[in-house]
Amino acid sequence: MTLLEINNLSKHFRSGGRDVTALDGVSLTLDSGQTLGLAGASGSGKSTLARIVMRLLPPDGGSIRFAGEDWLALSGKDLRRRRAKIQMVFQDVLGAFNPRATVASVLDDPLRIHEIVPKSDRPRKIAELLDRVGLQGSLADRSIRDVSGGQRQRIAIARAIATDPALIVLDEAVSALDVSIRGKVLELLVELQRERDIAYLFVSHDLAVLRAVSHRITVMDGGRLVETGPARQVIDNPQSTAARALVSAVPRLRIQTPQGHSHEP
Ligand SMILES: Nc1ncnc2c1ncn2[C@@H]1O[C@H](COP(=O)(O)OP(=O)(O)OP(=O)(O)O)[C@@H](O)[C@H]1O
Repeated sequence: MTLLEINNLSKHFRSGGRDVTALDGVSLTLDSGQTLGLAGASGSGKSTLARIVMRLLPPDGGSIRFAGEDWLALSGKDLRRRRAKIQMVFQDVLGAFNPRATVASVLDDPLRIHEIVPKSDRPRKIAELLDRVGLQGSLADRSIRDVSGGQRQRIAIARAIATDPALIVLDEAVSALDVSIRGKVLELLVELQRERDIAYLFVSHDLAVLRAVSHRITVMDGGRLVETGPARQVIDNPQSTAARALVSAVPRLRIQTPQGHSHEP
């Protein structure tokens, strides 16, 4: 089932007296339970697209349908209620959280705001979420500043799944992690997707990361989508200059065998 349908999205910024085209006629679709990897060099427009999907930024033109509704037309209470269904995980999780927060309060926020479970049930739900992302319940009282980068990213994932979303937008969500920890977090994301039928819009400049999780990959260049296809096809046989440059930036990409957690479309 088509979950997300983006049509002809455009966005310009005025910056230092110049007009920057961040998005130029971007159209894409994403089905429930599938991962679309969004690749592209720095400045190609990936984060702008992610932020517009999250309704953190308005587009200049174009439309977005999410779960059959006109996503850009929603406002007020309707938007607040539907927001639970699209969550985001950033690279800089500390920047997104109040640095004085505890792990428990970070997870409590979405449960409270979206009234997921009654107050008395929230500690149990927090323990369950921590357990699901492979963390000890004893972490709940720790400050979010005092956990490791990998743990913090798992907490961000726990927070994202707390509202039972249909879509999670991941913007360079594993880019800051060491390679071994990154692999484990990608495995967790794939497991959660299979278990809960969550769709991922997975933004990364790193095709090795996208290969491990994506069913399809789309490549951006200068605000346009220049190539879209099954992950393996885009990596093994890139057609556009931008896709070829990304593939050659990861020298062993095409001869490595897929990881255990890799899932083919
Ligand atoms: N708030 C803003 N004001 C002015 N220009 C902006 C703004 N946000 C983005 N841009 C410009 O829009 C273009 C696309 O930026 P965007 O951050 O979406 O790219 P990106 O592919 O996510 O890059 P990166 O991988 O470096 O994050 C760039 O030229 C950027 O400088």
